[in-house]
Formats: sequence, structure tokens, C-alpha cells
Amino acid sequence: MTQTAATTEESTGPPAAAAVEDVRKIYGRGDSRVAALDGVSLAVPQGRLTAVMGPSGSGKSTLMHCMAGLDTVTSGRVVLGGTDLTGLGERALTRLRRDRVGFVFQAFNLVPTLTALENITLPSDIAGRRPDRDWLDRVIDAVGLRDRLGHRPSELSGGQQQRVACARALAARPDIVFADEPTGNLDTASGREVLGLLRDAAHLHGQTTVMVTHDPAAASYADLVVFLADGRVAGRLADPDADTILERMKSAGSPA
Ligand SMILES: Nc1ncnc2c1ncn2[C@@H]1O[C@H](COP(=O)(O)OP(=O)(O)OP(=O)(O)O)[C@@H](O)[C@H]1O
Repeated sequence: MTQTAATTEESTGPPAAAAVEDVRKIYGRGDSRVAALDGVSLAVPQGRLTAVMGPSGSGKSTLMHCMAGLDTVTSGRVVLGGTDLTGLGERALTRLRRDRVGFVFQAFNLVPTLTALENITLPSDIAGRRPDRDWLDRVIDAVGLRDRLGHRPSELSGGQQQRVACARALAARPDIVFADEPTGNLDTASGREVLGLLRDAAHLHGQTTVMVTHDPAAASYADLVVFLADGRVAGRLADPDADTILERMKSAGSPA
């Protein structure tokens, strides 16, 4: 693996936990050619919650997948925790995702036959690692699921299931967590719980997290909001409130 310093565009603030530099991702050829990412540069600050917003088709999921090593870029560079992902083979990418990245998706993706606790420790079990017991306890308390650990997913509410999914992502202490519409399937109250959890994980425990969302209220939990449009970065807002985010979305002329 090539080790390089993660670069950051900002001269102040925390160092970048991840960065993309002039990334292009082209799908298809000829008439069906789509530039899903068209020269994106972005630094994800360490220990912060970053939201990525933008209209449907603007490249949010593609960006997240490329940053997480789930997809490769056509050109440009992706650096994660000092490792240049560009040019890594599938085995190395698999190892990197397993060891250094946590995922929270809209569909909770819990294993239905396992209990909440078994789901939370599954990634460490698969990797053959013993989970850090103290940390696991803290994560379980943070997600407020201590009295539900023996329940199977079908015995949990949507919000509880997503909190299990968050705990699963946090338990392995990954360098970075990627959350794709983590509150998309949740009612407002459950969504707030999950967002508060992700924000606390960043602020109290230094967990770097990138979250894709369409929802200005959800994005207002973030320390930094990055707007995409047509595969490009169309703006950034630091410490935004929901109204400012909504204004920005309106002025971009394209509802997310
Ligand atoms: N596997 C693929 N093959 C071809 N085109 C693709 C593929 N994946 C994405 N695209 C195209 O790339 C562009 C960006 O898609 P992407 O899913 O990243 O957008 P998004 O902002 O996440 O959208 P949404 O909010 O609707 O999920 C779209 O035009 C999409 O049709």
C-alpha cells in the first residue's frame, strides 16, 4: 500500500481523515456515458460529522462508494487515513473496508437470525478479532440498547434497528464511518436519536463520519455540509442550521 499524507484544502481546522482529489467517475460509453463525478475535490475533517447533500443523481452515492473503496475512480485520487486507494487491488480494498471502514445504510442490513449483540459484534467475529470490551460497553450504552441486546431485529423498532446498525459500525472503531441516508426509513423521533448518536460519536469519541442525506434537518447535525450538483462540489457550509441549508438548496435551484 502506498502511504501518503492526506491532503486538505482548508488551511485551518482539523486534519483530513480522508480526501478526494480531482476525482472523476465515468459510467458507460458513447451515448450512455455519464460523468457521475466530474472533478470532485474534498477533504473530510478528522473527528467530525460531514454531510453530503445534493439533488438526485448529483453523485452523492458514487462519491461515498469511491471514498469507501466500494467502487474505483476513473481518474483522480482517493486517500483514506493516509492510504492512497487508487490502484489498490480488490483484496487490499476488501481488507481496508473490513479493517478501517464502518458502514450504515438506509436498509439496516442486520442479520435477521442473530441477536442485536451478535449483529453488533459480527464484523469483529468475521475478522477474527476480539472486540474491545470497554469500548463495546460504551457503544452499547451510547446507543441505549443494553436491555435489547438479546432481541432479534424483527423484535426491534426501526429506530432501534438503525441504532444496532450504528453500533455495529462504531464497535470496530473504524477510521471512518460512511452512512448512506441513515435516517431515510425512520420517523422523526427515531431519526433524531440516530443523528444525535452519530454526532456524539464524532464529538465525544472522535469518530470521523460522512453521511449522505436529502434532509436539511438531518444535515444540520453535521459540522460541515458539502453540496454536490452534476458531479461537482457546488458549495460548503460549516456549522449550518436547517434554515441556512434549506436556503442554500433553494438558491441552487434544485431541491434535493
Ligand atoms: N452503475 C451505474 N451505471 C451507470 N450510471 C450510473 C451508475 N451508478 C450511478 N450512475 C449514474 O451516475 C449519476 C450519479 O448517481 P448517484 O447514485 O451517485 O447519485 P445520487 O446523488 O446518490 O442520487 P440519489 O439521491 O437519487 O440516490 C446518475 O446520473 C446515475 O444515473
